[in-house]
Amino acid sequence: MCGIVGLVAKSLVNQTIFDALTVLQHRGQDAAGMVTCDGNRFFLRKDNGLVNEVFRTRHMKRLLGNVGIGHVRYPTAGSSSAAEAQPFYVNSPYGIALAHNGNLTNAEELVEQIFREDLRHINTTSDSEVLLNVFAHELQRQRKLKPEPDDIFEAVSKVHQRVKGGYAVVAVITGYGVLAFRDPNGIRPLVYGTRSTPEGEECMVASESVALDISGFTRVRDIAPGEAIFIDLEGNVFTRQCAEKTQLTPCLFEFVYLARPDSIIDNINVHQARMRMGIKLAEKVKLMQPDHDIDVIMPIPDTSRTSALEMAKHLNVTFREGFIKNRYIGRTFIMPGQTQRNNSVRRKLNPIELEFKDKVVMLVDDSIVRGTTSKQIVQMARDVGARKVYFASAAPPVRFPNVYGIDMPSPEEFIAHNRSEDEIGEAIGADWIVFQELDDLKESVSAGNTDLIKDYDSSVFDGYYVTGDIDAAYLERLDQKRNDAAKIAPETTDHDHDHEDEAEADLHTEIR
Ligand SMILES: O=P(O)(O)OC[C@H]1O[C@H](OP(=O)(O)OP(=O)(O)O)[C@H](O)[C@@H]1O
Ligand SMILES: NC(=O)CC[C@H](N)C(=O)O
Ligand SMILES: [Mg+2]
Repeated sequence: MCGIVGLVAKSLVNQTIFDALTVLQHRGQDAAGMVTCDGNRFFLRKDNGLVNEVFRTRHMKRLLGNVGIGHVRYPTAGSSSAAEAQPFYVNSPYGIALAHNGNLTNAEELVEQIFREDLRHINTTSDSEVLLNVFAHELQRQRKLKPEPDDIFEAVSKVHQRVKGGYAVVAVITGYGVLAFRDPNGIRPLVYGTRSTPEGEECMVASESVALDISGFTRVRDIAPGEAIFIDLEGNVFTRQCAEKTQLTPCLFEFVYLARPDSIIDNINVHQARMRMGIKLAEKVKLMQPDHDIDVIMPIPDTSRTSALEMAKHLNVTFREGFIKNRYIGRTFIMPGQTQRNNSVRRKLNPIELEFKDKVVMLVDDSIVRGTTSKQIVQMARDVGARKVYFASAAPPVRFPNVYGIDMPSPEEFIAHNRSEDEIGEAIGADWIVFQELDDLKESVSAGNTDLIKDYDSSVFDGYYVTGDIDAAYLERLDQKRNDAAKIAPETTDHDHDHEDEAEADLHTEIR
């Protein structure tokens, strides 16, 4: 779940793309990148780090042009090397830079195909470089000196035929404009909006509507599954459905955890969906424990705040913030290694003793995945004197790997693996645990868009993969390739090293 943005404006785009990336930072903390285009030339800056670490004034000054795309990365394929930060670039045809949120499930086959049939070279282990080369090859096959929007859309149709998985994509084509498209299942989000300026209309495409809000863009609509949007250099907007068969099955986990609450995804207000999750949880508690003895309900900041508050209201129990979050530490779940995740929880959350002493406390989190957060939090609550600690999760237990852009490759790493719900409660040290039912979770989200959404990519909860190409052998290979032990090497070099050297050794041109 990286964050992407594309912009066609009437003046320099660098600052607006930077601003958009700062509000998409929660979707990827490992690397950031931007490509701008002044009509003839691309300017690229990408590196490991947070947005404000990657783009210094000297880089911003050189990111020229009124057209560009940006990316924040949370790796789900390949390595964490700076060379695999996005956007990626190919010089032919025209010059194309591309950034991608999601994960391709047939990347390995495509690499082989690209080499043998398309006669193209892939220089990294990134699936996004694969996606770019498939698109570039298909656009080249149109053999147009000047491509029309229909030629570009035709290439996107071919991409949909060759590529499998979850993908929301932005690309800039030198001299022509910005293209964005979404996979035929609409697994990853993509929205667009416009802004009026005295010089004319500007258009932005982004992972989440919050990116539009903060720069004064008005949200127009979500990009439909399989649909592509092309904005030319004058700001003219063209859209076309490019996939033969589509169904909207967005990732349910976006609504649980990934997205910001102030975003609207597929016409659903994420904040409201989380409020409904809290109400459903309260109803379940009422059913299971009609005479409960909960003194206080507490969220585990940040993401569970919305549902915990609503849950407390519906149970008529006091809501209190008992954990104070260090605002300078990022999201722990999307950190690249278990050691780092473990160490971050205690540094990130500190309890206020007064709120726990001799109380029966119900802690609420949006989800329990590896149990990193919940285990430590329950212990912290006990250490500061809670009499009993209950735990509620606004999502069902996460039991199955994700293959569409969330780095959860290994079932053994989930605390729910081979455990019943009660056993999960025991494993995190809680006196009682309650999980949301999957149907209740789906209803909480769907209530925001009853016409459009018939189902979700809920694979992490039920093991059903909407693209139909995932079998046990695939999951086994993924586990071997990307489990925490397999990732140890990139993890140690990732944040602590001087990555200037590494980036220079890799082949990617950028502004330094
Ligand atoms: O069971 P786990 O493996 O710990 O994963 C689940 C936890 O991780 C996330 O928090 P995170 O700190 O990433 O972000 P937040 O501040 O948005 O809640 C999520 O909100 C849960 O608290
Ligand atoms: N989280 C994502 O969307 C990842 C995008 C891409 N698969 C990468 O690893 O860079
Ligand atoms: Mg959390």
